[in-house]
Amino acid sequence: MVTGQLLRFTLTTTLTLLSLTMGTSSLTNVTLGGLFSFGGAGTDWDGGAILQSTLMALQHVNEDPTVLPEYHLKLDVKNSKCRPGEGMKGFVDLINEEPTKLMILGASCSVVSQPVAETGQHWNLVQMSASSTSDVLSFKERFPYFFRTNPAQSGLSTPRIAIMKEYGWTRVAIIHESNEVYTSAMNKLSEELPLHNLTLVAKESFAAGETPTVQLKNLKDKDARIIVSSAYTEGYKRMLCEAYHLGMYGPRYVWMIDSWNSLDWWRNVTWLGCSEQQMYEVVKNHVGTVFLDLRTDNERAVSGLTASQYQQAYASYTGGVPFPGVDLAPFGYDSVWAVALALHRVAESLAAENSSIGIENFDYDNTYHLRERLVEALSDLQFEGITGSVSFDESGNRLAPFKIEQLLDGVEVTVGLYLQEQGLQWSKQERLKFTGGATPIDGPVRENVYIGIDAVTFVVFTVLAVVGMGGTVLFLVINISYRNKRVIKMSCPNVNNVIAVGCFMCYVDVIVAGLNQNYMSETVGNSVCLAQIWILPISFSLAFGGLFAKTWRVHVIFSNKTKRTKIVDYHLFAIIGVVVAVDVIIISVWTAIDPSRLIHTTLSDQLDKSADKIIVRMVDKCDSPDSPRFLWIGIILCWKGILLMYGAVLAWETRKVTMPQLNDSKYIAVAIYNVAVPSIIVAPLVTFISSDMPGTSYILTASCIIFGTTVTNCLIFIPKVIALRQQKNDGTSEDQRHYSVHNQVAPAAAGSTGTGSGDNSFSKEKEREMMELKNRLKKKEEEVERLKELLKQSRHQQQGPDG
Ligand SMILES: NCCCC(=O)O
Repeated sequence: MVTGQLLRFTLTTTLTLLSLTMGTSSLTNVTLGGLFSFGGAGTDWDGGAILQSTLMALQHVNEDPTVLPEYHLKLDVKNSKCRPGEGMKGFVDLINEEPTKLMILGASCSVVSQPVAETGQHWNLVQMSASSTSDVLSFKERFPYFFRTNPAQSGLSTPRIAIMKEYGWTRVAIIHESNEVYTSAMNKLSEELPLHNLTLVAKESFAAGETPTVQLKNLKDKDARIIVSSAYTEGYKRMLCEAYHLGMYGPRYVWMIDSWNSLDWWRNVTWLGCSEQQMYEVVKNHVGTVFLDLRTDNERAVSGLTASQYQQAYASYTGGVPFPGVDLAPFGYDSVWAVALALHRVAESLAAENSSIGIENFDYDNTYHLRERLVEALSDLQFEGITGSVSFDESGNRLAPFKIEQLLDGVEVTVGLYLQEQGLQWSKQERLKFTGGATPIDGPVRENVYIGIDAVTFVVFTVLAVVGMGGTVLFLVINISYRNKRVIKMSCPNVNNVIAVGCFMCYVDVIVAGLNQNYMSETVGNSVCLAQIWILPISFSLAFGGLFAKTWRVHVIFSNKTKRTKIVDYHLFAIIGVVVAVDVIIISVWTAIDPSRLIHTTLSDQLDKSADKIIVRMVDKCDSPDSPRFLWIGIILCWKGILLMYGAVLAWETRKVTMPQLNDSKYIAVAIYNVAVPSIIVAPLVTFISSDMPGTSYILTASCIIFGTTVTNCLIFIPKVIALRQQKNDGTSEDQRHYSVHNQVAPAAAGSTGTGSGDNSFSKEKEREMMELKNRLKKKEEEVERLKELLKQSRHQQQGPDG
């Protein structure tokens, strides 16, 4: 290897000197300054091939009688070693040494081109690079006299993204050397990724000369498998050797690299602690991208060569020595032609003006304004080069096709192209080759596990709900069938019907709320969400509203005992109607503003390393995402809470009342407590319970609904069923049965008045009797009080004044 480098260096130097001494006396010598990185050891990136193609181009230009016929182009070369310090030293030497340099060719690396272009403008030097890719060099305000024949670094993102899409990779990571060249391009790539639905799992950078151990560990921790990287050769060596030590190689990993490094750049890294074999384990089958360097047609370039003739000429010029950076060498060839053609234009324009000035009169003070002429000539230039059609846009970028390269069996092979119009074009059917044969995946397979209500729970509650629904229908049928029997008639059978319908709907809600929305289409799921927010509040209002209305009636009659209070079914229905109407208003506004709909929510990710899987816990739940959390449910809960509490207060106040007008008032009170207490406990609990516990939430809600509904049903209807049965069995009168069943105090006249006069006249008469008795009792009590007072006074008189 050392011999090879020596050979290359000797050949390079010889050719350079040859070119320097090739001037002929009849021609005017004009000299360009050259900053190239070559020679292997001590360079961060070796572009020896570019220097060779540049020297060959100089030879071709000088041999061409149509280009700069009066001049002989010479080149003074300095080795910038792809290092800013070396590059600036070379630049200072170039301007300090005679002769004056007309222009600068190079530098090979952006890290050198940038300071040179920024400095060189103060010497009015126009610069032309063939391998400086930094996007930053496109800023014309900062680098007004900089041109390049190669495209910009960020262009490499296009084929990379195309490859990711082709292989279905969506998780990618970036690691790059931290200089303006790579930072700028990788920042652009990270902005582009989301536009293509690609996720950047990590982005790391490292300084030149640093081994990126921590950065690579971070990529490994994030389980990045598809890694886009950019670095100079030494950076690549450090990074990939460390990747070997961290086990980041093999069939799971794809390393995407900038493949314009020297041939076999990955060998010879023992100084970094990696054997050649170890390094090969990492770099084999890498996916390299680089600009397509040779035109694909058979057109002749301005030099008269076709692409294949160029290759033959190059091989002959270099004697078959494999100089590094050969992928970019044709850009070097075109850069010389670009400069020569621009100088030719300026020389011609000066001649056309009969100017006594020639291009050889250029000086660093720009005395004859030749710099402006050169910049203009380059900006307007358009010619057919070996790399394709060459012209410079405002930012100095060229749109180029790209090559996809892989290291296969130790040799870098072009496996495909990325063409602007056609996209990816593979050389072979199998496209890319991967270590291990199989296409790597971009990370652990994501397995969505839907957290929902388990089937057993749903079946249990559905069975309970169905039984409840059956019972409710039975009660409803009995209530309607026997509505003329006193025991039913006395308890507002119409309101009982409403209660039964409400109970039935509550059971329906238990089933609807338990439906597994994870397996539903979006439309069905959204409909179920809407059904849920409508069914439960309204069914609750029907059932509880019925109980509430009955309790309210007891309370009104009880609190107005001195007055006659006439409350009929119409009043009770009005109350239920108001309760339901409030629900309808709230839910309609809710549905209109931000309807409840199916929302897919990711709860957590858990990596199962052994199975190479990420278990993603998901839940599909009904929500109104555009409203503040709990807003609508909070409004409904507040409204129901107020109703429940008011109902509970009424029930408490009327707990001892026994009224023939409402023979089931005691049961209603118990039913209200059975609904109110669990609802007040469970509703807030369920509302605030973590959304990752839909099963628990469902069990609590469904239990509460089934319990409250069943208790209500039983308390309202079972006593009536029992009374009806007993009545049938022993043949007792309806009045006697009624009072015995309900343990109520039978009115004194019940036996004598019979039932023939009808409910209303009977009730009115009993009420009148009761009032009369109470008035008499009150008068007697007042009489007793009066007598007590008289007795007290007579005792006092008997004892006399001195006691
Ligand atoms: N010279 C190789 C590409 C990177 C750069 O612009 O320096």
